[in-house]
Amino acid sequence: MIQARGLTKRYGHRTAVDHADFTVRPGHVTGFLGPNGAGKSTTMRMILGLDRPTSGDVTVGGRRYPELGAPLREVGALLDAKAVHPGRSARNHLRCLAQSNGIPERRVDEVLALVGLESVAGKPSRGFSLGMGQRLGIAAALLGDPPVLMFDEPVNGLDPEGILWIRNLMRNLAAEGRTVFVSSHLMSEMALTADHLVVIGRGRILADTGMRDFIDANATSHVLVRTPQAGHLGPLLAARDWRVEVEADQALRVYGASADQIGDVAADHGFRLHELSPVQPSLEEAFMQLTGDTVEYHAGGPARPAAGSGDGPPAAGGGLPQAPPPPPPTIGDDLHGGGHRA
Ligand SMILES: Nc1ncnc2c1ncn2[C@@H]1O[C@H](COP(=O)(O)OP(=O)(O)OP(=O)(O)O)[C@@H](O)[C@H]1O
Repeated sequence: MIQARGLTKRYGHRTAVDHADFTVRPGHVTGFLGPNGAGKSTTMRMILGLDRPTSGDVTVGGRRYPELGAPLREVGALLDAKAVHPGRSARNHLRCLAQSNGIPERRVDEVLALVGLESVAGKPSRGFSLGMGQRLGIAAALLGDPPVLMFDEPVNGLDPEGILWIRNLMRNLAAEGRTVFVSSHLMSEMALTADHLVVIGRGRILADTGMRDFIDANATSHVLVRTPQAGHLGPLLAARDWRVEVEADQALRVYGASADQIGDVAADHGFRLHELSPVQPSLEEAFMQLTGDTVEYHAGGPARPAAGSGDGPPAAGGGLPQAPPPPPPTIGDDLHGGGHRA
């Protein structure tokens, strides 16, 4: 278990982490989400004793990191996978770590097998691909068989096979009863991997809640309607106090009504429907809804994802979550006869 109470870090006038209270529990994969510069890495560094809190504290298994007798046996972390001497082999890198932490040498080969690096274990790490480097970093994190594991952006730059491997690994580690805390900007991946979330924005904890509850609380499901008579059906639905957004291709997104209700209205008035699909909100939509005001670094250009589409490809500007741009036109309640309001 990781527990932060009033955790605060200031760099000069800049408050990187601001009175953060959260708990990361065993048996779950807890996603740590936040826009760029929100304070995720600073928080993780404080958990690992690499940065000292300005005030408040954070404990691992009830003790602050400097009080842990054999840290690698208590908490394993992947923070910077490149932090390996390039001339050193994977096996020697792990041996050094094992020796300095009183971990038996046989564990080195066990973790090499676990991450699939046995065949290259004797080669210098400078020749490792990004994925191999991530696997070596994860081997180091697992070396002490710790009950608590932290991964900072573990799937960055990995191919689909590597991403799937890390996802299953994290879920298996949690299923074994370990505490797994993982930061990522990839919302679709987090939605598949994590069952609990801690969300941070400008150093403040915005949410500490279950995945489903987070999405339900911060985004709304809707129904996608396609009809060749959108210009007539849209106002009819809006007249029932349902919110109706009109997409550029004339598809209607209807909030506040079920597909059955919309289908009945359409049938009663003789409208032809080409599509009537309930759309569940995605983690990305909920995240952007909650954190939009806290995003510090924006890229230019449109960034709104198609509702319910998951992540899609990374947005311009480095794949960072963007603040939501203005919503599409809504058919107004005051325009029962039709017409759009921007
Ligand atoms: N050593 C430091 N000195 C001064 N400011 C720092 C230092 N480390 C972090 N910061 C500032 O603290 C804030 C939080 O940074 P942090 O790296 O923790 O964010 P993050 O959520 O990990 O961001 P990203 O998603 O971009 O990695 C930022 O404004 C950053 O500029």
